[in-house]
Amino acid sequence: MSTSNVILIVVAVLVVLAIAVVAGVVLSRRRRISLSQKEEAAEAPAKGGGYRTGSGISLSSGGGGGTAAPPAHPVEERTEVEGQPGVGDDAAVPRDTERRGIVDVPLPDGPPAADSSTAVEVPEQGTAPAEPVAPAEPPAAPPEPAEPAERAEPSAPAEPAAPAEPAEPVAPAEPVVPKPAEPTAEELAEEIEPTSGRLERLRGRLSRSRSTLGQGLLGLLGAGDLDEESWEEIEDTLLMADLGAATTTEITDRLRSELASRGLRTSEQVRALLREVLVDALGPDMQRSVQALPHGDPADGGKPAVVLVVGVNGTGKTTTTGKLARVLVADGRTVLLGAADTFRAAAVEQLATWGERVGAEVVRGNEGADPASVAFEAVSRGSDTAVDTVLIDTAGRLHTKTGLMDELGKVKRVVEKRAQVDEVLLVLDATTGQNGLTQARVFSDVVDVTGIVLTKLDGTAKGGIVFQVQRELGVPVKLVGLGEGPDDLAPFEPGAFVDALLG
Ligand SMILES: Nc1nc2c(ncn2[C@@H]2O[C@H](COP(=O)(O)OP(=O)(O)OP(=O)(O)O)[C@@H](O)[C@H]2O)c(=O)[nH]1
Repeated sequence: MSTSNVILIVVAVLVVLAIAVVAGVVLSRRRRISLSQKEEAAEAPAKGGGYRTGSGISLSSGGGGGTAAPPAHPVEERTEVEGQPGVGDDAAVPRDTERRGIVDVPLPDGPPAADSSTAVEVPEQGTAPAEPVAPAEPPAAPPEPAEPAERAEPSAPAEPAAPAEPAEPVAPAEPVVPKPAEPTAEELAEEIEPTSGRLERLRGRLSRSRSTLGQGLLGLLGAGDLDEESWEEIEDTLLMADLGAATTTEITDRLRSELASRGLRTSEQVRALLREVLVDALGPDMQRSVQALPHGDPADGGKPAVVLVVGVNGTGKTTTTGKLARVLVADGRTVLLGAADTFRAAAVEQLATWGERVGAEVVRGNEGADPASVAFEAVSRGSDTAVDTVLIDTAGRLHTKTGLMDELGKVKRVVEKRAQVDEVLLVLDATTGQNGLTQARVFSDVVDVTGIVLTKLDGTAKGGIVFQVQRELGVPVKLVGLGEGPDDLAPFEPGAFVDALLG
């Protein structure tokens, strides 16, 4: 073989390798869907994010402001890039990645601001109550090797070769702090599960619904010739899973006619038909993007997005608010939490803890304070400090109590004096079945619900409530709670959901 032939072969091999590498990179990028506004803007012009199956939790700007796409945040450059795991993998953002510091909050000098009627709560770090100060800001460590470094038993690499660690030198501001509190930096660096592929990752949590609904239907449909009795059983299975009479009839009618007309034989074909029918019944084209992105750049005159979280007692409002804050922070957004649940002191503390964990400021009022004024204060504060999103957690209230429902209406109206409410998320407990539907109707009347969060789907065999709620209200289920863990909140994706049900 001549030298030129050898050279040609080598060149050809190199070209093939280069193509393979490029294709690999492109494919790995496709497996991961980012939450960035940029992508949404590219794929779904105008307003309303481009929700699509297989994506992470989709975020978008609310209706009113419409057009303005928030500026690209540096976070986009730091995470979910090459080498990161993709959908379904047990992935996590590396601890050492750069992230936005805590929001700019005033530090209390003395006793906690629990007495004023609407005090601004500063996220204190971990357990150390006394020094709310520096811990939060990792930047609090000035570039100088100076004091903090010597004392920092916990994190700061005691080595004198100091210049290496001070990651993001920031305003030295409080020289007072003798030593940075220990757990803080760690806490702030808390890892947040990637938002993409969560439904796939958490699909095992739907096992109860899968065995009753998914496996039940597959078993019946796959049994061969279906007589009237079999169809009744199919209907019963759907009803037991809380799909409701109307959806049940619609689904069985369609299955009957399609089975007859398509002449399906194999179990795979039947399964594919069932998938198609169930997905169609879930309104795959509904807009499920959570409108939690700001209108323009808040740092440049834009307005924060405002999200109101409502529902009856114990459905998971506070937990969902906290989980959503994490999703936003993971997306590089700054968040302020408004604790408008002034009934239950524990709820405020619970929210404050969520705030600490993501470095979000919490605005709270005294127990018994007017929730509307706390919500108003939160939105004002959020605008003043130019956060991207204000999440307001409201008190649980029975939909049957007129006075409490009026109060909720007032909360929304008062907030609207200060800012547009972009999203009203109704949190429903999936285990409560039909009652959830009644709640949804009443809440929708009072505050014009724009999206539903169905929680505790992990503990029920009645996952079919999703179908019914959407059908009855015409409001999309946007998020589902699949556990008590901080990242057990997933976007609702009809295809992935049905796949999880069918096992
Ligand atoms: N299994 C499971 N538990 C959940 C989920 N979401 C919330 N919870 C739990 O439900 C309980 C109530 O949650 P909260 O967030 O306090 O509910 P809330 O609606 O704020 O309660 P009130 O303020 O009293 O109305 C807590 O124990 C949560 O951990 C979920 O998706 N799955």
